[in-house]
Amino acid sequence: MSIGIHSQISAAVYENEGESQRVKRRDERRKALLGVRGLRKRHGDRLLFDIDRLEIATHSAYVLTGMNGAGKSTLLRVLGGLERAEIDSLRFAGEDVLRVHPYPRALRRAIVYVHQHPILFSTSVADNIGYGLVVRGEKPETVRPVVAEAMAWAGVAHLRDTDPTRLSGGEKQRVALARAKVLEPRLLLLDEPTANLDGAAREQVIALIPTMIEAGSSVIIACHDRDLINLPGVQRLKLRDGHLEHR
Ligand SMILES: Nc1ncnc2c1ncn2[C@@H]1O[C@H](COP(=O)(O)OP(=O)(O)OP(=O)(O)O)[C@@H](O)[C@H]1O
Repeated sequence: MSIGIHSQISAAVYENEGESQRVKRRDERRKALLGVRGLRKRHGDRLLFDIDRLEIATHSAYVLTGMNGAGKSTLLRVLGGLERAEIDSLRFAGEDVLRVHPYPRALRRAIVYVHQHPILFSTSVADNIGYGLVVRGEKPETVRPVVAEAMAWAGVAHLRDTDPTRLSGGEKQRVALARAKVLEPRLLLLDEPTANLDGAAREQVIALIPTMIEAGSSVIIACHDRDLINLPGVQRLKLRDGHLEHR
C-alpha cells in the first residue's frame, strides 16, 4: 500500500517535473526567433563559411564581427533571402521552415535587410519610406501617418519632399532605417550602418538602433564600429575562419 502511495506521489512529482520541463522548453522555443543548423556558403570551390548553428532570440541585439572578407555581409544577405546557401534546417518564430529556396514569403515579410549603401528611388524621401507598405497593399491613409512618424523618428521630416539622390550619406542611412522600421520586421539585418559616416551623422544612426530594438525587432548588425559593438545589452557573434563564434 505504502509503496503504492509512494509511487503515486513519485509519479505526481515526475509528472510535475515533466510539466515544468515542458513549459520551460516551450518558453525557450518562444524566445527563440531564428535557429539555423548547418549553414554553408560556397563560391565555386571556396567554402566561405560552415556554420554549425546560429541562434537569434526575440527582442535581442547582436553584432556580427570578423575580418574584412570573413563573410559578414554574405551571411546577412543569406538570412535576408538575397543570396542562396546550403541550409540543413531553419526554424523561425517557432515554426520549422521546410523549404528555404525559393525564400518563403513569411520570412520576406519578417526579415528586412538594410544595405550599407542604401539604394533609394529618385522620388521623395516620404515615398521611399512608405514604399514597402504600399507594396504590401496598405492604403494611402494608413501609410501617411506611419511615414510621418518614421520621418520624425529618423530626424528627416524636414527632407520629406527632397530627392533622395541629394541626401548626405548619414541622411540616406536614416531614411533606409525608417523605410525598414515601418515594416515592423521581427528581424532587422543592418550591414555596416555606420561605415563611411563620422561625427554627428554616425552618432545619429547609432542612436536610432536601440529604439528599433525597443520597438520589438531583433537586430543583427554587421560592423567594425567599436561604439556599436559596445552598445549595452548587445550580444556578440564573430565569423572567424569560416566558423561562427557566439561570444
Ligand atoms: N559572387 C561572388 N563570387 C565569388 N566570391 C565572392 C562573391 N561575393 C562575395 N565573394 C567573396 O566572399 C568573401 C566575403 O565577402 P563579404 O562581403 O561577405 O565579407 P565581409 O565580412 O562583409 O567583408 P567586409 O568587412 O570587408 O565588408 C569575400 O572574399 C568576397 O570577395
